[in-house]
Amino acid sequence: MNVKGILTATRSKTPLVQAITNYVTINDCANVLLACGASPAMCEVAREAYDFSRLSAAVYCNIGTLTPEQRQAIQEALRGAAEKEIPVVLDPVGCGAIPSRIDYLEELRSQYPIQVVKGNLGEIKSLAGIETQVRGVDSVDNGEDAVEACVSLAQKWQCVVAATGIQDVVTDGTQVAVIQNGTQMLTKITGAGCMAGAVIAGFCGAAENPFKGTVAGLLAMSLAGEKAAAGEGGQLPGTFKVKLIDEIHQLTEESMAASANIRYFSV
Ligand SMILES: Nc1ncnc2c1ncn2[C@@H]1O[C@H](COP(=O)(O)OP(=O)(O)O)[C@@H](O)[C@H]1O
Ligand SMILES: Cc1ncsc1CCOP(=O)(O)O
Ligand SMILES: [Mg+2]
Repeated sequence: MNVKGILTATRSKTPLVQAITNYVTINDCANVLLACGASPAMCEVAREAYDFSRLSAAVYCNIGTLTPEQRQAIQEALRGAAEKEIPVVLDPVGCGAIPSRIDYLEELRSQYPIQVVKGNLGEIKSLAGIETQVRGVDSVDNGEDAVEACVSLAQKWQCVVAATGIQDVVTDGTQVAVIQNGTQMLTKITGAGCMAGAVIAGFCGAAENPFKGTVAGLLAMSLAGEKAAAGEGGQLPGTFKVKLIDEIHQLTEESMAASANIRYFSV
């Protein structure tokens, strides 16, 4: 399998992505969606969310700063997404630290289809009911059994599951991709995971299936991170973040194919 064509498809289709996301990194998510060729709209007012999702090509829900209004908006957006059969990407930020978020997410998925769950490994293991270590919204998991955790959750939730970290694991419960790109600089800024989720939603809005869209989205973030870190000032977090968005904008099919380090296998 390869992910060739997804970046081009995103840039030619310009998928509209409705994002309901945390107020820490909302602007970064909008910019990174533009940089990858999608069209962001941070539509999170409950009474607008249903209508807006029906216009969109994908919906990104991130629960980092989940307000009562956002809860309602997510409900409405997922109702619209289900009717239109568009992909929903869920970022379960902080669910390892706040167990009530797991109950919330379980309830959500029992009501509406979710195509992709993308979190850091601590969040994914927490959702899968596996022992892990987190510090607030960060994972301090040692990385062991990442594939098993993702496969278990993907089979239980019947969706694509992605866990990020030093390497990223993506699975639909049958096929697995392990992406070995990236840079530690991505852990020195807040929002690398949120931005990765947003790019995944953009790519899923244009890709033929959510597995490919998710692999391509995480690869794009990791490769852009590598390039940003290697440039002048790229070891400084402020400069790195600006360069990261620039590098997403400058990605090409060729540069992605040339630098991708992905291992695929079946479970
Ligand atoms: N130690 C690392 N080395 C290389 N890339 C990393 C590392 N940690 C995280 N990443 C990358 O940073 C991005 C965000 O992942 P992560 O830090 O796990 O998420 P979050 O910000 O949600 O905690 C992903 O693209 C991931 O591949
Ligand atoms: C710091 C913080 N607090 C609530 S949401 C958020 C941002 C989390 O971003 P990421 O999951 O990309 O690290
Ligand atoms: Mg995160």
